[in-house]
Amino acid sequence: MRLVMIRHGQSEWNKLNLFTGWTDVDLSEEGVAEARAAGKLLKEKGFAFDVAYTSVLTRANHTLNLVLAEMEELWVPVYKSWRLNERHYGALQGLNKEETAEKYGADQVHIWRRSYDVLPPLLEEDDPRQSKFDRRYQMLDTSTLPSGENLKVTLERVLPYWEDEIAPSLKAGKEVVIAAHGNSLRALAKHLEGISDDDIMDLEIPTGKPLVYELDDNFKVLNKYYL
Ligand SMILES: O=C(O)[C@@H](CO)OP(=O)(O)O
Repeated sequence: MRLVMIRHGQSEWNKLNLFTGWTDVDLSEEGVAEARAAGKLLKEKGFAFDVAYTSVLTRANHTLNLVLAEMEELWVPVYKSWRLNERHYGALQGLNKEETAEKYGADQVHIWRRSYDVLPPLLEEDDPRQSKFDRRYQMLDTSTLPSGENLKVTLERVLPYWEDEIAPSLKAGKEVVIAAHGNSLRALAKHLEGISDDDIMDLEIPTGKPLVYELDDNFKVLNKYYL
């Protein structure tokens, strides 16, 4: 079974070094170019997708569209879920990462960014940035939407989507692409590769680079490489 993961290309807020999370920013010009280059490379290397999965955030949706357009595969069925969203960065969303490190210390910011189970400061209930005010989440039970997530919580909400939707597609022999985010993909990589809570701190997934997993029938990773 072959699975391709792709982190969206550089976003406007990656460029500005801002905590992004569920904030719906689009790709930067460089991000658009990265996504196109990824699609071109996938096509050159003979990849051909049967089904695609992405989040409900524009930067990942846009990346997937650009990849599929380059591959001349815009017809491929695309399924979107909030479960593949970036981890919710709570009240840190919109703050500059460097300025936050100056204010709270680099160690604290590193813990917020990379620890497995420390939550970021949460959004207040009535904060206008709460997802319950966003139309795209209205079909969900809005009381269960996060106000801030660590990687552990992110993995717990990614996993049911993996088990119920993505893994069965792979089992059915489909070639699958997932266009998502730094931390939702780190969560999935942790699960697939059995990475420990400590070691996951060091895993960085670059923007716009297709990451290929070859899996056996029991989802054991046989091979992993970047294109
Ligand atoms: O800001 C974010 O949402 C993420 C991804 O860009 O940042 P981090 O590198 O801290 O996981």
